[in-house]
Amino acid sequence: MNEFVTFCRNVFVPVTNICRNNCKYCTFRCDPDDPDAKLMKIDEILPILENGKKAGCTEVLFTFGEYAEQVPKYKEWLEELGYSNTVDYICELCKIAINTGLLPHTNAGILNYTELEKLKPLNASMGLMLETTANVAAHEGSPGKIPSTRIKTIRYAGELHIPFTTGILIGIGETLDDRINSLLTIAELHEEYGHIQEVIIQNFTPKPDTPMADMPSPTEEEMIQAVLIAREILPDDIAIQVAPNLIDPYILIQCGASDLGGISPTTIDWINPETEWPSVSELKEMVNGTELKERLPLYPQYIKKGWYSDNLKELIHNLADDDGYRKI
Ligand SMILES: O=c1nc2n(C[C@H](O)[C@H](O)[C@H](O)CO)c3cc(O)ccc3cc-2c(=O)[nH]1
Ligand SMILES: C[C@H]1O[C@@H](n2cnc3c(N)ncnc32)[C@H](O)[C@@H]1O
Ligand code: MET
Ligand code: SF4
Repeated sequence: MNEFVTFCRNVFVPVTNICRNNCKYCTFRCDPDDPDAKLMKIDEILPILENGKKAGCTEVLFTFGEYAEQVPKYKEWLEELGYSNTVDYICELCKIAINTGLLPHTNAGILNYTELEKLKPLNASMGLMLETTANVAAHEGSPGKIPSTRIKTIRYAGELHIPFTTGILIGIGETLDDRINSLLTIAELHEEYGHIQEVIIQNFTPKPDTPMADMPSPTEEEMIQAVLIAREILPDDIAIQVAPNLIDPYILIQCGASDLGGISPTTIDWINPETEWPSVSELKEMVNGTELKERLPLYPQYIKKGWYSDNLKELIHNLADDDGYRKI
């Protein structure tokens, strides 16, 4: 078991919920005609960043629908803001976040090499869930969830030396063999590029009004098994993350989970809005005796290796202690 467990204080900015995919477990995505459909403007985002900074956050998580540009109405909204593609808009948001004193972590869905290259100097770390290497019914109608395309994005991130978060979603129709295969794939990518800082073992949670509303969540036994297998397969320098708003982390920590991900004092989990994040004091109770340590969105080993751009140098220096954790 680990000496301590880490977490990161963040704000979650769901830039747009328009998405070209249609994952059958997702309630984040909206049709463009839905009254809740949105593309957030800078004047809406700035106060979220400033509140987060005041509340002691170090990270802004930009998560949004994949290649929304492929949805015609969205293209119009984006052009009204003066941008021809989402990545350019996200780059601008990252610059604003850095000026506010937050380190960006972008999870955009799949991206090509050029897009990752643009985002790299403005992000402390980036992420893309592999989800699974299996072809599951949950991903029918989601071209971006074809395993080979996701692996390609994770590979490009490795070539570009981007500290990277990935993970698997448990309970979306994949078998135990598929879980093992997915973890082996991540381990291989890390062996080649050394860029995987953490792997999220995320339990699928059924949401009302989705095609998977009546599918069961994985059992606690399955989650324990998944974390144990992940710890066995993944090299020691990769942290295993579980989400404390989706599952009680206590036993999973005994099994090798060592990170509780981003938790936010000021924003909700837009992907799992039904469950609130615990506060830091609640987290302390949850880990029951294990030391809790606050980290930045990029892990200490990547600060030591200098895997960040000059744009982030001063901010990382101000936020990190000598060991690469959050300065207190
Ligand atoms: O609040 C959430 N944060 C999610 N995060 C954010 C994560 O908790 C932190 O941003 C990272 O640990 C970096 O600090 C993700 C990041 C990724 O790169 C990929 C997937 C996720 C998924 C979630 C999620 O479901 N909810
Ligand atoms: C950001 C990540 O959130 C995860 N995600 C999306 N919908 C759900 C759900 N119903 N339950 C758990 N995780 C989900 C996917 O793995 C996505 O990649
Ligand atoms: N749409 C992206 C993906 O599924 C980002 C997370 S889900 C909002 O990979
Ligand atoms: S999980 Fe991500 S890719 Fe899938 S529909 Fe939701 S927003 Fe789109």
